[in-house]
Amino acid sequence: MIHIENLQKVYEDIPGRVPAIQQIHLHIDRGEIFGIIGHSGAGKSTLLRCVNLLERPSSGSITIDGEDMTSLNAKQLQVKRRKIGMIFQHFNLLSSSTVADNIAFPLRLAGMGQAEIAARIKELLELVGLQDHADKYPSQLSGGQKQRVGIARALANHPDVLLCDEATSALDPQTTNAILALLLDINWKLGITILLITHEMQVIRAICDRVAVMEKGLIVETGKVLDVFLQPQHPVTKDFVGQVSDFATSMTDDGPSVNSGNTQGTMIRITYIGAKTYEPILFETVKSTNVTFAIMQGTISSMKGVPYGQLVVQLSGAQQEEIDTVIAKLKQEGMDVEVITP
Ligand SMILES: Nc1ncnc2c1ncn2[C@@H]1O[C@H](COP(=O)(O)OP(=O)(O)OP(=O)(O)O)[C@@H](O)[C@H]1O
Repeated sequence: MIHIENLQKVYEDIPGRVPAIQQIHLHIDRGEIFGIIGHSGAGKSTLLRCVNLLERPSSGSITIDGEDMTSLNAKQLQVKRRKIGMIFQHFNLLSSSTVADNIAFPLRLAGMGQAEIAARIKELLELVGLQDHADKYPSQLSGGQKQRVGIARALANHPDVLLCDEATSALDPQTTNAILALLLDINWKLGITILLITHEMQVIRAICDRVAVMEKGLIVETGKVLDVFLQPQHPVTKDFVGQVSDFATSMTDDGPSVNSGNTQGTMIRITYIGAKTYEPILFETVKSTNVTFAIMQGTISSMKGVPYGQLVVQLSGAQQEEIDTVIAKLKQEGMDVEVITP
């Protein structure tokens, strides 16, 4: 749905000026929820705004649904943007217009008739759960309700792509979860492709299929969310993964914060993904050996319906060779095993 090739943006054409984004390549599938995470100044907003040409890139190309964005003239771009909805951190609603009028705005611009507009507003209000608020003004709404209006407005012209610019950063955690659930629901119901930027790993974990991590205008890591969470490679990614509580102690460079009170044996971390999470592979592997195990730390959870888990286990009770054999067998069974302390 979205192809970005060698994208670069330099804000001012001053020699020596560091580009806000550089050498960005991204391919986002139709129907995917793709997240971009990075610290302040990493270039996330610049990248997002280049996608619908709110910011014109200095070089490189952006193709959306087969159409090269940079080659469109002003009129063509206006039409194309109807198929690319956008929501914002601070909602950007018209304060002197009602909820219904805010949603009607893009429909009027698209030349839709009054009766059709009224029917579409009704549909959209139902979709975002604001049926009883059509005649209210933004000042009479909570933050979460304002973002629901923003979402309804962004979806008005049946877009193929929804761009989300820190859409939940101004909301409390409970409201954030409700808005993320709504975005997930919209993605499922409408098959819409969602590209979001955030500085919160919780947002990525809650709804994204894949993630790209940005630092100093570059994408430093990209992959499926589960893979990136379980095996972060870049230090910035490790920092972000550490934000999420049940990974915080086990995933950072410092290793697990487990205190066995017993330094003998070998400490390993086993990562499970999918059906293997529920299989007694560890027990089956050690039962015919002299090796015993103690579970020092464990998590089982699921991300978008895929179960995953991590166990930090101390293997002991046998010669090192036998422990090494157990580790090798676990790997043969397809387990991802990392030796933490030999
Ligand atoms: N309009 C602009 N003119 C000049 N420089 C800009 C402009 N907008 C952004 N920049 C610069 O480009 C770089 C990337 O900024 P950008 O806003 O894209 O990052 P970000 O990751 O979205 O940060 P934040 O999370 O704080 O919004 C920064 O160095 C910023 O100062």
